[in-house]
Amino acid sequence: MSTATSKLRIQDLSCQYQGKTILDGLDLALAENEILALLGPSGCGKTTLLRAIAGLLPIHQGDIELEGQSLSTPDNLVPTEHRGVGVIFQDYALFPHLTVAENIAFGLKGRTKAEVQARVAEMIALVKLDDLGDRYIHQLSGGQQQRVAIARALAYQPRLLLLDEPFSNIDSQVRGELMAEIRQILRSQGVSAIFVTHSKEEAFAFADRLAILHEGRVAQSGPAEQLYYQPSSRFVADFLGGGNYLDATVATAHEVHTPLGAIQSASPLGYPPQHQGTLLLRPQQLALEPDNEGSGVVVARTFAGTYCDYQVEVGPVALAVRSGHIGLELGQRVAVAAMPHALVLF
Ligand SMILES: Nc1ncnc2c1ncn2[C@@H]1O[C@H](COP(=O)(O)OP(=O)(O)OP(=O)(O)O)[C@@H](O)[C@H]1O
Repeated sequence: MSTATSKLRIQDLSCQYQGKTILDGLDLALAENEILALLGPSGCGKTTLLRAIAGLLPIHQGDIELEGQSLSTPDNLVPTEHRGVGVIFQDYALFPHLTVAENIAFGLKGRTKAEVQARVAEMIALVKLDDLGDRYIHQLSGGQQQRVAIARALAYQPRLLLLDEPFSNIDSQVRGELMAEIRQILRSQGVSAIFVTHSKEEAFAFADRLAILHEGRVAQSGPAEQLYYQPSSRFVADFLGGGNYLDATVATAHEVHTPLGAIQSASPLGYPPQHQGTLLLRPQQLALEPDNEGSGVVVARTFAGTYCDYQVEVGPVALAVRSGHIGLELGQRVAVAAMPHALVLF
């Protein structure tokens, strides 16, 4: 992403807790109106990064800039309340002794009473809590509390919204709907946002772009499809989903030799002939056909409605295959082929 269009720009950021380096030379940019998901294993530093952006944590190295203004350097820390950054934590941090309307009004300092009332009413309508303005927080469901947290954060028009696992306390029955609605609200308000999640499904559904954190840096960032189908490392590939890894030798710019035979790539492999690597094949990138002469045997199957997850053995190689052929039985001989796509080789 060009720095000229960046809303937020983080360069070479390092952060420590008690001398232990958590973020280590991290670079990240966020575009105007973009929603970015931060993903990574537990303890990799996702919350630490949000805290650094919010100004809740000093930085040891690098620079955090919002709309061209430097917010954090090792020598200068703009106070949290002067950053124009809204933060929604996992527990929403709402005030239980205040009503919905009072919670939303809380951050609206320096305005007339009429202005505050108008803004609160606007926010209550935006998050569809129309008749609940006078309720106390403990009288609301988790999803409703989440709406109040969003309304409170958006009320003072932050330049950037940070959300730390915003959906983890929401019942899975309503989570998808609430995510779609909040995404729509952020879009309609033109808000740029970064949210932390453990769930790749949430990241896929809610974000425009994902950034995967590993060892204190961004291992890879990009749209979900790009990271899923063109991961730049085995770490990213594994983190985003299951895959088969086959020994492969490059034959030509578009062909590798594997235990499944020769496989063609839809785009150049980028390695010279004879290069030896590991080929990633996602379970849905393999096709099965019943074939009594086929090289594979179905050894396990899990029915999932519109598809089946199979374990298939081809000689010594065990493969996970997701197939729309739901009727294949245990012991069935099958032909196994890679579907045409741009191969990923590590
Ligand atoms: N206040 C603190 N003092 C010392 N170490 C801390 C502190 N907060 C976090 N850490 C450590 O920093 C590392 C990163 O923590 P952080 O909370 O940023 O990870 P995370 O990716 O958000 O994890 P999770 O997914 O489990 O929430 C962890 O090893 C954690 O133990």
